[in-house]
Amino acid sequence: MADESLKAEMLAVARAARAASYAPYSNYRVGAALLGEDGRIFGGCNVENAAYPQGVCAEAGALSAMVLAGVRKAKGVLVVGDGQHLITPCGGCRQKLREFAQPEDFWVLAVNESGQQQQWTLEQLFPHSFSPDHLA
Ligand SMILES: O=c1ccn([C@H]2C[C@H](O)[C@@H](CO)O2)c(=O)[nH]1
Ligand SMILES: [Zn+2]
Repeated sequence: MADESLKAEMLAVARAARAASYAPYSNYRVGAALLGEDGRIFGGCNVENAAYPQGVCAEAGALSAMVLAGVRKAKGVLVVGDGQHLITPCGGCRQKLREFAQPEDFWVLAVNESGQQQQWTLEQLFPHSFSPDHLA
């Protein structure tokens, strides 16, 4: 797990990302901060759409930013939802994260408005996953 100063930095990135969220339909803002294997932090926010299913989750935006930067492995993600909720990545995002993660090592940290936290590994949230290994 990340040390406290890295966690604080990631929390700031995730909160800033959430502030940029475009969520006029659900009014549910989400911010994510993804830690690349090189130590860089990539932010993402949810971006909704009038054609509802075309909306994109915060985690997916952070993954796109990481891949665009040329990084192909991630170590963990910090997610901030609205208010007091401690939220975890949706099912689709768990699969998307799995592509660039080692599930036993990859951590998912949920933080709420009050700073309360809960942490899991991706393996705990998404066991027995389908992965690139199956196609090798
Ligand atoms: O982990 C999550 C859960 C939900 N959302 C977004 C999708 C939608 O825009 C809004 C409500 O579901 O929150 C995320 O970005 N990440
Ligand atoms: Zn999602």
